[in-house]
Amino acid sequence: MTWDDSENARHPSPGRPAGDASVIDLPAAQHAVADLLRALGRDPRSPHLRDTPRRVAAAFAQMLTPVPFTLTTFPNDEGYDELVLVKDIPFSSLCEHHLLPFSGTAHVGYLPGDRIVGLSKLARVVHRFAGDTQVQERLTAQIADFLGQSLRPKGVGVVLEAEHLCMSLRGVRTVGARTVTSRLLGTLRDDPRSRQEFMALTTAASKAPGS
Ligand SMILES: Nc1nc2c(ncn2[C@@H]2O[C@H](COP(=O)(O)OP(=O)(O)OP(=O)(O)O)[C@@H](O)[C@H]2O)c(=O)[nH]1
Ligand SMILES: [Zn+2]
Repeated sequence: MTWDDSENARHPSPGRPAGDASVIDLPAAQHAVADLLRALGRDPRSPHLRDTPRRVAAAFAQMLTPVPFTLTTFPNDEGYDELVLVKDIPFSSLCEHHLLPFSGTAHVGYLPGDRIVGLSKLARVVHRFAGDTQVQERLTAQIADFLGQSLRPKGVGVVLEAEHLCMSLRGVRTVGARTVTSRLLGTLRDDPRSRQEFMALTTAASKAPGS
């Protein structure tokens, strides 16, 4: 990984997760799904289920293989020193306990230092770390810590709000319960006014464009 102080610096995305395509053995995953179906009393050779092991293996491979990207940054020539916040980034990840999805929205913000980051990259960072087996707390921390280390901003704030299918479809069956996690770094954690502003903006109801 190289740092580039040129006009539009581009930083490689963080290392590959365990679920990267280069370590995913699709035929083995397919066989395992067929075994699982058999163990669940289903016949994977039946016409209805014949293609299911292939589809399920491909679906998990896709969910565990995030799209690589470059974290493009620009010099903060205007000395912009207020909050930059991308709200309502939809994401899905896989609960590492049940391999069921948890989905919701992420709010990612930072207080710029010497550089500003391409806005789409904030969503890409969310998707990068969501493409793994996860718990919501680790996902939240990884997003914030990566931005803190890569951008060296004055502060970082990440809030995730998600519904876990392992809590709604099975087990405790609490449909609609949403889990909120956050990680604040630097000024957004330590300065009460900045912290309050960030939390107020992330919890404010979103307004549809033009409404
Ligand atoms: N902290 C945390 N817990 C999670 C997350 N996703 C799932 N869990 C929880 O992981 C726990 C696993 O508990 P276990 O008792 O081992 O599993 P279980 O018998 O299937 O538990 P129940 O879901 O209560 O039926 C459950 O309480 C899940 O709700 C997450 O992102 N963060
Ligand atoms: Zn779970």
